[in-house]
Amino acid sequence: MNITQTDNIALFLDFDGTLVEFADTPEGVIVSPVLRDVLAQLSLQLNGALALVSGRSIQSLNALVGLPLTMAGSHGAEWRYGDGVLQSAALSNPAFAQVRTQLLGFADKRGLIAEDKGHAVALHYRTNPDKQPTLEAYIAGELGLDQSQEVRVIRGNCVYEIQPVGVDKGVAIARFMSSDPFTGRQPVYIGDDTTDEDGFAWVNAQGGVSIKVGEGPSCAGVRLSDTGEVLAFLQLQLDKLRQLDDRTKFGVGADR
Ligand SMILES: O=P(O)(O)OC[C@H]1O[C@H](O[C@H]2O[C@H](CO)[C@@H](O)[C@H](O)[C@H]2O)[C@H](O)[C@@H](O)[C@@H]1O
Repeated sequence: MNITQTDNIALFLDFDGTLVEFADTPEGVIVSPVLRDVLAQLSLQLNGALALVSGRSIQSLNALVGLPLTMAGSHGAEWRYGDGVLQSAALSNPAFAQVRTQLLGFADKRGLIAEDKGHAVALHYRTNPDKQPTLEAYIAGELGLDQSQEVRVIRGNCVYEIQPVGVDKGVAIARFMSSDPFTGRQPVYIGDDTTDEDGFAWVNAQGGVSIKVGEGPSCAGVRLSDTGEVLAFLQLQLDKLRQLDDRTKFGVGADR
């Protein structure tokens, strides 16, 4: 792994399937106290250069994580720094507004779990996989959204997500990297899903480290097998940062 200097990384972390195991419903995931503690400590050790980059809304992430972390939500359409104010991309898009209403109506009729995130709508089929072909037929066939210039379709893990064009996780990471405390650091991004590929591509182009969790095609340079390995990786980085900190404090030559 090509981390050049542990105390000079900017750490970007996807959430579902990377930090937490999948659950039947969006609210059902478990954030363990150990994970929460590692995230809080890593953010401190990196002087705040840690951000969650998720398809979830910031509101949902915040409720689950309960830490004043920097985060991007809805695949980069909204973001906040630490416990600062929520900001969002100006995505005035009448086509999305219309599609959003159609999708929510469709989900309601078919008994599908729908998440209305403002800047994106997610239709879930984890608990009823037999509905996936119907969803595909509606989104790709009837609504023809793959051809749309105004909205994009993301086929994620047991979920279809539709959002206005113009944002993705690469854009979200680039935005963070353009200001303190991220600027000048080496970006490291860990993710597991199709939408994380935009983040990997951006990080690769900047000489950063891209880490894919699980199997499947990816442009990431490194693999971790599951959320357990991700936690172990994060704990290792935290241990290294603490050692470097001690060496600095006690004047011993640092081995980075
Ligand atoms: O970018 P991420 O942080 O990975 O978020 C992607 C989507 O994650 C959530 O859905 C996924 O996790 C659910 C809980 O485990 C699961 O039930 C669902 O099947 C998965 O697709 C979240 O609900 C979405 O809003 C995120 O976009």
